[in-house]
Amino acid sequence: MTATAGDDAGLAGDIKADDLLIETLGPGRITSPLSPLLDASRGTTEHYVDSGDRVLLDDTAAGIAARGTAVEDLPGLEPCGPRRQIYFDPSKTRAGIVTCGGLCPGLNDVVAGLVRTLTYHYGVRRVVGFRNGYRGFVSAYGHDVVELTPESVRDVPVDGGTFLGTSRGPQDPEEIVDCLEQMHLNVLFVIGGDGTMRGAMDIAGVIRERGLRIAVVGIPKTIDNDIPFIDQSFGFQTAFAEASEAIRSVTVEAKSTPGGIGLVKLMGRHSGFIACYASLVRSDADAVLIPEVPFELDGETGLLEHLRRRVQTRGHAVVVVAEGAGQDLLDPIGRTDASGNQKLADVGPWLKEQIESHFATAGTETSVRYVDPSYLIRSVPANPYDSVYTVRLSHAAVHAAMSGRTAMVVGRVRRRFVHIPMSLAVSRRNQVDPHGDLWMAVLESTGQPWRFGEDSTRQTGAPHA
Ligand SMILES: Nc1ncnc2c1ncn2[C@@H]1O[C@H](COP(=O)(O)OP(=O)(O)O)[C@@H](O)[C@H]1O
Ligand SMILES: O=P(O)(O)OC[C@H]1O[C@](O)(COP(=O)(O)O)[C@@H](O)[C@@H]1O
Ligand SMILES: [Mg+2]
Repeated sequence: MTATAGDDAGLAGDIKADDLLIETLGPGRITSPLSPLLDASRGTTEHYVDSGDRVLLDDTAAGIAARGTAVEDLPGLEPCGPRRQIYFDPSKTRAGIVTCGGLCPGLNDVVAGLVRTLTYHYGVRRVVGFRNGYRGFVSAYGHDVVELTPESVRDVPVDGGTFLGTSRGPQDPEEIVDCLEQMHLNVLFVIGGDGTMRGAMDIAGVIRERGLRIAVVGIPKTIDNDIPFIDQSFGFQTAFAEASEAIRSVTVEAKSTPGGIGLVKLMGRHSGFIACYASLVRSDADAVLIPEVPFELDGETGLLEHLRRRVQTRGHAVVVVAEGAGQDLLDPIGRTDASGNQKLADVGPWLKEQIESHFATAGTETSVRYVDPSYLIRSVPANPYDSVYTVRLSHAAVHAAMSGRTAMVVGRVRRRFVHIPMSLAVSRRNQVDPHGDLWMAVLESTGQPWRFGEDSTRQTGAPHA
């Protein structure tokens, strides 16, 4: 099932108001140290949503009308932000932070933002970082922790990656909670993707079973932008900007070579957002291939003839392929990584070979310039936009945790910062909607058919030159 927000917002008809309820450890019972800053007249504006208000899930008149319910029954997301009354006594609160899964620009900014808010705004005295993902909690890896202070994190955002380290692979949630108990931690911040959030739900489940008072709050991370509901994941903008550089360079190469074809493979296992966005930056691409839209190589409407026509009329062509595209055409690898993610067959070199052999058979000169920027796009520091975004997400996460909310993630939905239950955040994957505006924008930019190999009735108006 695809997502209901982001670029290709569909209607969230299957989601009910109860699905959006946020779990709490208990009512706010302590006056927040931030309360002097919270003006009594603070109410919902275009920049802020009052804690008593809700951000509606449905964002079209038709969506709201289809519910057929009173306004108070419409599904709404709880807004982020500081609460006057909080659950944890800051002077007795100890917090932990962990980063898991693949790298993403902005991880260090999130950690630094969490540490600063906890320390400066709430006066929390102990914040620790767990090293190398969920491994940092387990005895086999020696309970690998590092003390975090505003001073120790001051310069980390200038670097890419995560200074805490990260890992893939399962760790026992019982052992993780044992560690939280032994260290007397009250709050755990988990920064990671869908897998990490599933792990965090397991941790929150053990905490619930044991009747402990430990909040688990997630900050979703993924360069693939595959987390549902939120507008865009942090680091995505930085990553696709970096990816667009690879497209620019193969375009220059292709233009400078007789029969030049530039081919770029970009990350994106199941979601082609990076490929789509990076291709739209300069509109250099003649074809964009994403996991969500199958394609055929052969025939008049196939990819290879499209490229040959472009080379013949324009002198060169550029193809951008997401790593998860065309998997149905390749021999499956049949293996998974340590976290259980399916390993993909390498579409890049395969496509290069297919193009070369098709052009050779057709007697058309070509020279394919293939680039796989791979880790280059996700290991860079966050750009200024993503830095600001990550810092604001980290602030929202601290407010949520200090108020006793748990098993939830923070995110931005149509510019509003909101709380989303973890269970909902992992219930589906954000994907490019082949019938949505983003894919339409790609088609308009490249002039490619709706789907290579599809009969012409499904194609956009323009003949594909
Ligand atoms: N279904 C799951 N249940 C519990 N833990 C999981 C699950 N999937 C992944 N994890 C754990 O979460 C961490 C990160 O997951 P991974 O899939 O590698 O990255 P991401 O969080 O970016 O998707 C790993 O330690 C992994 O073992
Ligand atoms: O880091 P690895 O194991 O090489 O995996 C690469 C994968 O990580 C990603 O960059 C992000 O994946 P996650 O967000 O799920 O960690 C994918 O785009 C890519 O397929
Ligand atoms: Mg993942």
